[in-house]
Formats: sequence, C-alpha cells, structure tokens
Amino acid sequence: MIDYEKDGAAIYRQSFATIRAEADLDRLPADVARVAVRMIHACGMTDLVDDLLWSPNAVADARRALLAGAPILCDVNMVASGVTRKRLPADNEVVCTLTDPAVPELARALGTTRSAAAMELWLPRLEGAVVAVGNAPTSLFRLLEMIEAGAPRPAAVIGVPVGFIGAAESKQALADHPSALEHLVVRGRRGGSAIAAAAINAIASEEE
Ligand SMILES: C/C1=C2N=C(/C=C3N=C(/C(C)=C4\N[C@@](C)([C@@H]5N=C1[C@](C)(CCC(=O)O)[C@H]5CC(=O)O)[C@@](C)(CC(=O)O)[C@@H]4CCC(=O)O)[C@@](C)(CC(=O)O)[C@@H]\3CCC(=O)O)C(C)(C)[C@@H]/2CCC(=O)O
Repeated sequence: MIDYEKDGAAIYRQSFATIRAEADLDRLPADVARVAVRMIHACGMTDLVDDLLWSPNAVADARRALLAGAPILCDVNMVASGVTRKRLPADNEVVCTLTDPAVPELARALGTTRSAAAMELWLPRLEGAVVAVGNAPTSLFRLLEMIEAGAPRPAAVIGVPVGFIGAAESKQALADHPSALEHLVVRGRRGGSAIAAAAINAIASEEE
C-alpha cells in the first residue's frame, strides 16, 4: 500500500496552507490575494505572485458583474470547461465561441487565428461581461483592437495567455492600454487555461 492523502478536503486545506506559507501575498490587496491563491493552486508556482499585475477594481468589478448575471466569455474551451458551474452566483452563461461554425471562414477572411476571429462573435455579449483569456495571445490583442474601435467594455478582463509568441506582449498591452480596462494579468510567459479558470472560480465564490 502506498501512503498518500486521500481526503479531498484535507488535500485542499494543506495545499492552501502551503501556498499561504510560501507565497508573498502580503503585498497584494486582500481580494487579489484570495484570487492569487487559487491561481497558484492551479499551477503549483508560488512565485506567480511576483508576476501579477492588477487594476484596483478588477476583482470587485468582476465579482459584481457575476452577481448581476454577466456572462463569462472565454477564449478557449479549456477555460470554459474549467469554470465550476455550481460556484457561479447567478447561473451565469459561460461562453466560448471558438468552435462556432462561422469561425474558420471568418479567420480566413480576416487573415488571423481562429482564436482572434472568434472574438467578433462576442460583440453582442461583451458589454459588462467578465472576460477570461487563458490560452490565445491573439484573442487578447484582438479584444484590445475591438475596444479601440468602439466595442462595448467588459466589466473586467482576466488576461493570462501562456506561451512564447505574443503572450507577454498581449498581457502588457492590456495592463498599459489607454482604455484602462479593469484587469488581472500574469506578466511574462506564464499563464494558461487552468490559471484563467481558477481565477474565475475564485472570483465567483465568496469562500475559499
Ligand atoms: C499558437 C497557439 C498556442 N497554443 C498554445 C498552447 C496550447 N494550446 C492548446 C490547444 C488544445 C489549443 N490551442 C488553440 C487555441 C491554438 N493554439 C494556438 C493557436 C494556433 C493560435 C492562438 C494564438 O496564438 O493566439 C490556436 C488556433 C487558432 O487558430 O486560434 C486551439 C484552438 C488549437 C486547436 O485544437 O484547434 C486549441 C484550443 C482548444 C480549446 O478550445 O480549448 C494546448 C492544449 C496545446 C496542445 O494541444 O498540445 C495548449 C494549452 C495551453 C493552455 O493552458 O491553454 C500556446 C503555447 C498558448 C500558443 C500561443 C503562444 C505561443 O507561444 O505559441
């Protein structure tokens, strides 16, 4: 028999205690720290906190929007799948338009990725929505272009695409953007769909 922890609640408890002991959460506002714990939990990197950038109202505005029934717009299905439906305070719609049948042709016509083209289909739902980008840098760049062109403003953007091409740049562009969208970002190459979903799950629920 291998000796390992089998109690789910105990695993979570020990995990969160380890994160709180190892991560430098003190420099974060309390609401951001609560979300950061879950983001770290999703990736196992306690130094993730060193790369967090946030705007002052990002977590509060995202939470308020969810309570008011706002949809959650996700760049990829992996983010949408990671959102725990039972945590959502208003049975919020979780939307990923990436696999809409219109997207491949739209991407060809626009000369861009499917991830970016899929953003066009967000337009009817974008006003006041909570946006979660965990994978595709081109989605985040395209969102900023759409805002510059006068698209409706989301309540907040969780911007954590991962990777080497455009990831760091797209997140910095969000943080520095003149539109001052409320944002929570992991700067640099780190990020990913699991971190994006974990951030939404933390914002959606009041308890840990
Ligand atoms: C360049 C892309 C990157 N994808 C990365 C990492 C992962 N992607 C996975 C999967 C299954 C998907 N990625 C797509 C979004 C696909 N990935 C791209 C694109 C080519 C362009 C996006 C961009 O640069 O902004 C993108 C296709 C597109 O035309 O938009 C995906 C749609 C591809 C597909 O299966 O058709 C798909 C999303 C599926 C979904 O809806 O959930 C991985 C699981 C990789 C794998 O399969 O091995 C992984 C997941 C990472 C995560 O945590 O989300 C990068 C590294 C992010 C990279 C962008 C940056 C770079 O440096 O290249």
